[in-house]
Amino acid sequence: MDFLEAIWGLERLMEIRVPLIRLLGPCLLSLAIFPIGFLVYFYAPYWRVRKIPGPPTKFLLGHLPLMAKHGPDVLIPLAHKYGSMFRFHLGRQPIVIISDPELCREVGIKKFKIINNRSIRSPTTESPLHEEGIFLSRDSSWSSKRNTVVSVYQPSHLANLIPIIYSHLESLISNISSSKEDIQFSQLCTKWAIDVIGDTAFGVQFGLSNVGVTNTNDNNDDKDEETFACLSKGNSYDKDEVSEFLKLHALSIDSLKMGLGSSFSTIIGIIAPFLQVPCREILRRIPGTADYRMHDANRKLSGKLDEIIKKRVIEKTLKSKDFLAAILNARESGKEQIDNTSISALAYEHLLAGSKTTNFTLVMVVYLVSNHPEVEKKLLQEIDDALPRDVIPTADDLKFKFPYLDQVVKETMRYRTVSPVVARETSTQVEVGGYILPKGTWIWLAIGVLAKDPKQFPEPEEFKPERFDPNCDEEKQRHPYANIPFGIGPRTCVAQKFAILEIKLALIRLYRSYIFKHSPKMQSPLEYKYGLVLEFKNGVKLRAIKRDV
Ligand code: HEM
Repeated sequence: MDFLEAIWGLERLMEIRVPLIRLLGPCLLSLAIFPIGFLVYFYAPYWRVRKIPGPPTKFLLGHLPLMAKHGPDVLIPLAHKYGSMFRFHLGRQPIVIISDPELCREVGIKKFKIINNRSIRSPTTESPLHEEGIFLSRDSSWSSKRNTVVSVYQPSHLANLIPIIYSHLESLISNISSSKEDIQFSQLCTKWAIDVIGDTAFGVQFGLSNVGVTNTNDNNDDKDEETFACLSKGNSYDKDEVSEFLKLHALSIDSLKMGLGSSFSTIIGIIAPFLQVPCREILRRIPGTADYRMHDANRKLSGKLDEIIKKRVIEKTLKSKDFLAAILNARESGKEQIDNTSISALAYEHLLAGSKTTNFTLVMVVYLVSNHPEVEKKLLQEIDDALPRDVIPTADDLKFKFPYLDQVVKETMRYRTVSPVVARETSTQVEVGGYILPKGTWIWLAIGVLAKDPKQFPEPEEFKPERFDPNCDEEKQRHPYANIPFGIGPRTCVAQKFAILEIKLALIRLYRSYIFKHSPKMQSPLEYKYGLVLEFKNGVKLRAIKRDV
């Protein structure tokens, strides 16, 4: 009996085990196939550009930790070691870094037809507010949008904006004059730059500069939230609305950042791009996640911009000189066919692309000049001699009467390039610098590395505006594309004339009344952080000294 039972038990066991063993095989096989499949998927982009030299990478992350630790400055030593064309990895994505002016010309101009798009894939895919702007648009959509807005940046239109910009400068000056102590100069200039964009892009008075000055009793960070929080302390124009709008803007900027500090779906997307969209689709429904906050902010921001546009159309305030009026007029006259979503995106792009860049450059000029007395002396002389102090410079004055100011601004933009890389993507297979780059290769023109090349700029760590004097040998011998802070070719910054006009006007107005010294409370040396562009980590604190003229 025992024996029979044992046989019977064994049979039962085999009945269960045989299907189990049959199942186990495929399971083990798929367990082995999955990592192999993932590795093939992960390394496929690398394999296509493997011949290009580059530093060793960290598994999954590539060079992200290096970028997170040193920012884009890390590209300078890497270019020294690996040459003017090398490979850099953001997670799975290899990027070909180029830091030679002739190769930049090849990519940005000569081969533009096949390297015409920007490579930055917005982590906010499906956010038309970002995708429909010029910056991220591609192919024919890009060219039609660029053609639409380019007229707005013509000198005749820009000349109309001078009185608007100058009026905001008066608010900046009165803020400085009401300050009793050293000032958070970078924070004041942020408010000014946003006010200018509010007025010139949307025809909206944000009124940030009317809020009052922040003294530097503490070591406050120069954060957007603080700038925007000041709004609730009182300004005349719909303060809650403006405050809400700008807070949403700060969140929206966060959604564009691509690094280890980004949202979870963005980080996943860096390692396995195909998982990014499904991951974001899930996370944006879960309150408390970064994806939820960003999606919500972009949705609300789009709603607010739509409201502004509808209001402008109803009020018929299209005689104004701002960007929105110009675009709406072009549409009304039938010259342009452009929908409200694109108009919102194009107007919003001013805030996105135009406030931090201009602000950083302006603050950097003042910071550097205040530490170089011989430059300051020459600059003040030019500003005092060019025009009577109460005369607002015209566009022609700005173009012709301030040559040394031009050199100071150029040298500042070289010394600290606010946007140190310019991104491109190949639309088809192409040869660059002796390497075959397949379709879809990401290329970054490292304009911040170019700007520190001692062959083009002897003693690159010295601040010497005279190197841009058109009559000096250094300027004459330099490669024409060695200093390209606004990018290169047909995709160069669409608003560079506007930005230069703003910066020069601001410097003239500031130096007519003040000179500046570094505050003893300011962090020294300055530290920077890199999000979409370069920013000051802890702000710039200065002492404003009224000029006795
Ligand atoms: C100092 C200030 C500024 C700097 C240094 C700067 C720099 C740049 C750079 C390097 C690019 C990429 C160019 C390329 O890919 O070749 C760019 C593109 C762009 N910038 Fe600026 N920018 C500044 C101010 C502004 C302002 C004030 C606006 C708008 C009001 C603006 C709007 C844009 C737009 C729309 C693009 C995309 C152009 C395209 O793809 O066709 N920028 N900028």
